[in-house]
Amino acid sequence: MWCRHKGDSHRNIIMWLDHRAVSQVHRINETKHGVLQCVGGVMSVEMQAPKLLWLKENLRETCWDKAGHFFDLPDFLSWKATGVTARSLCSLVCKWTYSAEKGWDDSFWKLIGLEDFVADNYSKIGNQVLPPGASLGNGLTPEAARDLGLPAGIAVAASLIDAHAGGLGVIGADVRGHGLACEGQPVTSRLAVICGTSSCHMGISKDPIFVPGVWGPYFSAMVPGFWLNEGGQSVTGKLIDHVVRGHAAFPELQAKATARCQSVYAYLNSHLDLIKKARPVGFLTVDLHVWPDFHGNRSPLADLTLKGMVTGLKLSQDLDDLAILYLATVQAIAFGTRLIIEALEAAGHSLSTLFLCGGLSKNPLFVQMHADITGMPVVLSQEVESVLVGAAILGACASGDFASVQEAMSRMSKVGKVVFPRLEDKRYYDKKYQVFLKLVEHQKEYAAIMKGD
Ligand SMILES: Nc1ncnc2c1ncn2[C@@H]1O[C@H](COP(=O)(O)OP(=O)(O)O)[C@@H](O)[C@H]1O
Ligand SMILES: O=C(CO)[C@H](O)[C@H](O)COP(=O)(O)O
Repeated sequence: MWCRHKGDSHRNIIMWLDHRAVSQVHRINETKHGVLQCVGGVMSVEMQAPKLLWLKENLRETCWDKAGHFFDLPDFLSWKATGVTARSLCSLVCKWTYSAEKGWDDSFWKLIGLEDFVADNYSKIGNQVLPPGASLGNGLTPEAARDLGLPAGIAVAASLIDAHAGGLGVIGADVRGHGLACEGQPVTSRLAVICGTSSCHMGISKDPIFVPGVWGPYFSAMVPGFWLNEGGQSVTGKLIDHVVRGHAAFPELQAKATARCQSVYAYLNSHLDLIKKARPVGFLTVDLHVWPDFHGNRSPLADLTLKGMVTGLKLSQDLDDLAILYLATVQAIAFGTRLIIEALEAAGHSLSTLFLCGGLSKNPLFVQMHADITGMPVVLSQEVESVLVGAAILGACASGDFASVQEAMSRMSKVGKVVFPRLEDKRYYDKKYQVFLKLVEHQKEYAAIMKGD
């Protein structure tokens, strides 16, 4: 989210993973206002309303009173490109409580103490809202064209949030000929998982589905005409990096990977293959288990107080130890996806295939573990940078190359590779999943003990 005021361009960003607005989000959730129904029942501290309230309560004179606009990053970028302050329906619906059908809810903003927005007709957070892919103003301004080295006037589309662009880039692909269950099933049987710094789990439906602890249902926020449920894990790629870089054997790993001109992940994956002996690689973690919520749980527990857990540590600090801890972390993230899928299905989604993209989808171990642990085939796109494919789909619509986002999706997304689950390992992962669920149960017990007298 961006807040900008004339003359001060410094320190005007609050990152999505910034959790400073904890007290504000608690107060917002205590209101039990109806808009919370569309964010899984509990608003996340990562959304915009608590961050805005924090700004009003903490930076009133220096920021709140002076700010001309508050933007989500995709809307900030389209404003910089075109000079148009119109917002994307995607960002306003998914992060700002706007409804595609009813617009802003005055009573919510008044109740939480941000009645200022109502008074000025939402001019600072958006009172012109466009569907993603709609053409903005007169396209690229001469100034932005100069900065980007592109022709002035080139079409600029109303945007999507990065994860939603990734979802659009993968979910509509033609899957014929790959032996997938979703061939011949509606597109609603597909779950797009955009996995980078965080992971976002995008499921779509024809009718609204309310999933406790999962954001949405949001109408037309990703694929036009469909409702979106957005599950998520706040740190995934960031967690893997944190665990690997923080280990005592990291300098040795880095030196060995550099000597082989490999990424540290490629090196760790081949090291795991060396030490696994005759058993499947995933079985190396029979006595090492991780709970991955080092930055709270976004879905489906919607509990920002949860912390990470590791059980099964030993005294050793060598490369084998690092590789196995890395494996257990990757598996824990996949178990988190399984928990989200179970919540989506319990509420009415019927899913059969995962479509993975983002930086983590470059990691074959991460992809195989998602297939094995969820029991679902994973489709990878031909174009690795699927978030950019989603952005290109929007651009192609804005420039009039396609009549609809759906047509552009089916023409521009292509299946690259399919990874099937190793069903023979299912029993092992079912047992590890039982342990996974026990970890959070125990963590809540510890918190209750410490709270007691
Ligand atoms: N070649 C790779 N192999 C394995 N993991 C990778 C690779 N490249 C990136 N990653 C992982 O992906 C994460 C970043 O994903 P990315 O989609 O680029 O980020 P963001 O979500 O911030 O856009 C990193 O934290 C890292 O864990
Ligand atoms: O909330 C999200 C999408 O709704 C994402 O977590 C957020 O956009 C950050 O994504 P990334 O992992 O690419 O940094």
